[in-house]
Amino acid sequence: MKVLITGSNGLLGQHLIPLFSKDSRYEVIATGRGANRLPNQDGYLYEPANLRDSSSVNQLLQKHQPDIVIHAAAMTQVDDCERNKDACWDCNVNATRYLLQAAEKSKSFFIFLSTDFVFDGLQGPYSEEDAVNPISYYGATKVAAERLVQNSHLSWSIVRTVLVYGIAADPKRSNIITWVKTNLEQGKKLKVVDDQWRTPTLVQDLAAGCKLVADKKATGIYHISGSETLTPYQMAVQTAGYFQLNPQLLEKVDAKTFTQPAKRPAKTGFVISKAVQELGYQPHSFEEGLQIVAKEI
Ligand SMILES: NC(=O)C1=CN([C@@H]2O[C@H](COP(=O)(O)OP(=O)(O)OC[C@H]3O[C@@H](n4cnc5c(N)ncnc54)[C@H](OP(=O)(O)O)[C@@H]3O)[C@@H](O)[C@H]2O)C=CC1
Ligand SMILES: Cc1cn([C@H]2C[C@H](O)[C@@H](COP(=O)(O)OP(=O)(O)O[C@H]3O[C@@H](C)C(=O)[C@@H](O)[C@H]3O)O2)c(=O)[nH]c1=O
Repeated sequence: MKVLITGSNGLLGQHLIPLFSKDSRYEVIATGRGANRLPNQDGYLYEPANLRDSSSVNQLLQKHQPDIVIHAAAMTQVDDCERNKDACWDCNVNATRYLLQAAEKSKSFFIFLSTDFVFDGLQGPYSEEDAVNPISYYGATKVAAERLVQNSHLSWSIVRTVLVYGIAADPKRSNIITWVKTNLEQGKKLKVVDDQWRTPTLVQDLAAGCKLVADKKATGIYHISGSETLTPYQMAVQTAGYFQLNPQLLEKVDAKTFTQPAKRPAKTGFVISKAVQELGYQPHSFEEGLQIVAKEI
């Protein structure tokens, strides 16, 4: 079975590619912007493509005729999305439209990666049936892309996730563990919010969840995240403890003390029982996640 994975240079992509490549049932086509940044470049094909270019997208899918498309690429810096709305719409919505149009010709099963930021954060944790109401531009583009997926003539799945952490080679964005570890090691103080709630997700768990969806060609929306609800401050304290770093450098603050361009939802987090029951999804605890991340550093 041919699986085409977008965003292969990203945090999730870098974990999806080896996971699918080691399963002999799959032939993997990885696609990213520019050069391949994965440390291991064997066992799959890499095709550079800018997904904002509809003809590149068309050619790519026409050439490979994938059975499954996993669309993980996106503009993910939430504040950049708020500042550069046209670029964000182009990356997150138009690129998804081009992929869907091309995938309709190859009749691919389409898996779209989405986010807890589709919700307003007033009534988390959220299940798949809850109504979306984004409060950031990034969230709004993900809702618009979800609608395109849902209205397509394809068989589809939307995998939503929350605050993903883990290790990637040459990453373009940090995540809670690497951010806390790097700063505390340098003796720097950090202000960390204690009035936002998330169910943080180990990237390996998210990749495994996507693979369960692909293996079963499970259709519909799936919430795939960790199972523990924590604030970023609690995550930071646990990270400091695990790496034996000074927790005194962490200052507990309210989100209102930040002046970020994009609003963040206060309480998200996911109810994951659908994924557990229907897919057999079993995430690690945050403490286990720290151990796994530590081994990879
Ligand atoms: N990280 C998180 O906390 C969360 C992520 N998600 C979603 O999960 C998915 C994967 O996220 P993650 O791996 O963490 O994100 P990353 O930002 O690490 O990866 C996204 C990838 O998309 C690529 N990309 C962006 N624009 C284009 C384009 N025009 N053409 C080709 N490639 C492009 C980027 O390329 P380049 O590397 O060159 O910039 C990058 O490699 C995304 O859809 C995201 O919205 C959802 C919830 C939480
Ligand atoms: C920069 C910063 C962040 N934080 C907290 C707020 C936030 O909850 C958490 C992560 O902040 P960031 O700005 O890195 O990430 P943020 O943009 O909030 O993260 C989001 O990314 C997109 C892609 C998603 O889809 C979401 O699920 C979510 O994880 O850390 C602080 O407490 N202090 C800080 O100085």
